[in-house]
Amino acid sequence: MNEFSLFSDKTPQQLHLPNADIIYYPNFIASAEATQLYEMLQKETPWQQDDIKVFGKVYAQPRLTALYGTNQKSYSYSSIEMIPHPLTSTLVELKKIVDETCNADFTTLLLNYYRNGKDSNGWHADNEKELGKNPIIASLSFGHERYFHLKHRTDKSLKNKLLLQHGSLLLMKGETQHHWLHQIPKTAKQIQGRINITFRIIP
Ligand SMILES: O=C(O)CCC(=O)C(=O)O
Ligand SMILES: [Fe+2]
Repeated sequence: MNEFSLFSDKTPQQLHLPNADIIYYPNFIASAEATQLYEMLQKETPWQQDDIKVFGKVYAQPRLTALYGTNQKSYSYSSIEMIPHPLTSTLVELKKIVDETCNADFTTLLLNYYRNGKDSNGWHADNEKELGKNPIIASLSFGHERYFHLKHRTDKSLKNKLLLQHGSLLLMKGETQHHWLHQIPKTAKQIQGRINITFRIIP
């Protein structure tokens, strides 16, 4: 037992999508603990807003981020290079339960803070070279639920969406990043914030 296991339900749901290996754990962290974690992460994280370059134009990224690592390896994407902070004790505890469930030893935690419905994350795959060939990526969600869209790169008839609930864990592995893109679209609804932690391995 650990401090986040109270009343949580770690039953996995496999998504049945071709060329993908995606597992969803809807209530991975019990709601009350997840709420405490949201508040702590929101307050204690040194959030930054980087500029991204898309087709030569510079935009402020539509969300706040922070990078943590068990090693010094930086993470680069969309012309941004992020240098990791050392893990906080909260993140060490979360890494323990996520590592155990995913049978992995994650090194790099990217935190995303979507302040409201206007914040978003555009279509992409997590296929940066430093993550290796078939990267394993785990993603914890806290706060207001948001849709996670998936689309197949070549078969345009294949798409899916899934609501990422407060306290949930989403795990993507195998060939998923080769064949599928994902995004968190904006929403016109008046909603509260959401914090997401993605766990990656940069050896
Ligand atoms: O916010 C999410 O659930 C997804 C985040 C994501 O795709 C990423 O950081 O690469
Ligand atoms: Fe991603």
